[in-house]
Amino acid sequence: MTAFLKLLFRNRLAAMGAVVIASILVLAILTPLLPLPEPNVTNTADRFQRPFTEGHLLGTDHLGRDLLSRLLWGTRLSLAVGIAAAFVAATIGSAIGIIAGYYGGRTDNLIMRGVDMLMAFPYILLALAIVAALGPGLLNALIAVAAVNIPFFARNIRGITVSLAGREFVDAARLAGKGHASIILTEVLPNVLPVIVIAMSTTVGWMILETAGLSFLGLGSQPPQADLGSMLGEARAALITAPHTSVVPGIMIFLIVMSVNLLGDGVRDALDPRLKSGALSRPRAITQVDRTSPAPATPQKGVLDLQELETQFHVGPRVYRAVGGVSLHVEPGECLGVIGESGSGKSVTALSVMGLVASPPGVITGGAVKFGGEDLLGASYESLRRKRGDKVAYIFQDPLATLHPLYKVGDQMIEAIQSHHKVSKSKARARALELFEAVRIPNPTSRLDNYPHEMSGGMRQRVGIAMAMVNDPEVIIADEPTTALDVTVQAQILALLDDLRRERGLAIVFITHDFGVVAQLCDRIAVMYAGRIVEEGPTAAVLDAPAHPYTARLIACVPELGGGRRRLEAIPGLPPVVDNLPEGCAFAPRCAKATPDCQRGEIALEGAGARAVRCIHPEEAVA
Ligand SMILES: Nc1ncnc2c1ncn2[C@@H]1O[C@H](COP(=O)(O)OP(=O)(O)OP(=O)(O)O)[C@@H](O)[C@H]1O
Repeated sequence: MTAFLKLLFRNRLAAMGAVVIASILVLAILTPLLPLPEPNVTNTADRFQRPFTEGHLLGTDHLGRDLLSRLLWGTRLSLAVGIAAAFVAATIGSAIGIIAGYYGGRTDNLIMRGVDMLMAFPYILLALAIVAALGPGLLNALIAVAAVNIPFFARNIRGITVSLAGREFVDAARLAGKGHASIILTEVLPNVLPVIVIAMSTTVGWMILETAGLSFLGLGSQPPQADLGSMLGEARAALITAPHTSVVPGIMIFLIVMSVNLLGDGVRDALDPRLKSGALSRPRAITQVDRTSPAPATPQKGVLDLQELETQFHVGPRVYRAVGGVSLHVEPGECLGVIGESGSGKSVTALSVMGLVASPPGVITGGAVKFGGEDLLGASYESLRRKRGDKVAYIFQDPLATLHPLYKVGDQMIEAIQSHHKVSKSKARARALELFEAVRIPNPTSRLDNYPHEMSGGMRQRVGIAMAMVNDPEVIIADEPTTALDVTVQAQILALLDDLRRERGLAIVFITHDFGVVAQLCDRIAVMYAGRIVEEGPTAAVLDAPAHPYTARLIACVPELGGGRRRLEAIPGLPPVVDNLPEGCAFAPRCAKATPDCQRGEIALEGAGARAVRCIHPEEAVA
């Protein structure tokens, strides 16, 4: 709750809205205790007194009634009716939505067609019709306003419930023997509650306005009782001669609706922090590059050369240094393994190469990515787009997330070919078939016409590899492509990648946290920790004699088949959060060999030949 309030009050407009609406609410609650004249006592001798006349701070209306008193009593009434209508609409609408979405089928059809019928009428006509049928009066206005807003809640909540009802945790509850009512109350409702709160907070202002609208037309509160709408309605005749009688309730309606809406927006943002981090905004087609220092002028090494790459995430006032000066290169036909714990920055490094980190919140703040003699970080979008998938291709961990679920895999391959090369569809299909054979997909011709969901995980990953190979790239960046697969399929996929790089001279950057995979496939490895390379060198040399204590501890965590019973040494502590990195070596707080020197100043990546280590107390001397 405190975290929610903190987030809410960080948004200045929402905080302003909260202060204004809270003051109005306090005033409305305290109205009966305030020394105010009776709101409904007429005194025609004092009609249309201007504001600031003695005894009448805001003046009087056409019957000489005190405007301040009527305003406060009217505000009390308007707020009560608006908020009550919002609660009624939210409760009934959400219940309808949850039932329709959860049960689906005919129940859903029947309920939603009824809701559609309600929505087919303009809302104000519907409200007028309801009040006409029930008779004028504030309670009937409340019923009308709530009724016209029920479809809004029902539709919203039904959509969310439909997607929840098919989720695994709901299936699990059903299989565990829970009844429908219990599943709805304990599994579905807690998940839709934040959405209901958000929908309510953004519509309550609207409902206050609708109630005021009905009262303005004489269908809501009845004389002499005042609410803000009826005060406006009564003041209409004197709009020119005594404008203050309209302005006073008008300003109050404006303040209430404006502050409720600002607060509602703030509540929505605070309940869904993804909105603040920019995750729900449409990212740019290319990562924002905002280098704080000039790009390194070092000549390119290998086919792809990352030089001092720095990538950060700017989320509100926080800066997450996901990649803090990474230098890596890969030669043609070579496989470079990038290894490290979850969150060490491997994926962000890989995605930065082709400008694929979502901006906002991602920003590349330094370094260079050299490919074909060009710095990709300074390249135009068009030049990067031409290279993406053509010269540098990616294979991701979960092909189901990257393949379009509604298109056949063959058509997606054809699209990938045709977006880079002007070839006919039949030629592109022949190429796709050739690749399916190369990645050893059985029955390749019929498989081309499969949808992604019709294939197994291993098969889909082969499609991912074929898709990456489609334009004969020079570099493939594979981000944990075998993590989700069983060991036999994993071995086949690794063998396949190995063949492809030997046959075609492909350079592979292989991201993983699996030392077994690295040992099988990679020529060299780079170990990452907290966004930096802490050790690099030829695979066998690093695995046999790790120099950085972190690499040594990582290797000690790997169980060995046939190695007998031994204690697995987990690394104590947790990796640091990258918005608050310690000075010096980021691993020092978890390292048994750390001395006070480790937590001072910059520690360089130093070494001889292909081996290098960023440590002042290495396990093995590499120089
Ligand atoms: N949108 C974001 N906003 C803030 N921080 C982020 C965002 N995306 C990633 N990060 C941070 O960047 C760091 C690097 O993440 P990255 O995904 O590269 O790790 P990884 O080593 O690939 O981990 P994994 O093996 O789990 O994929 C992490 O600390 C992560 O919390």
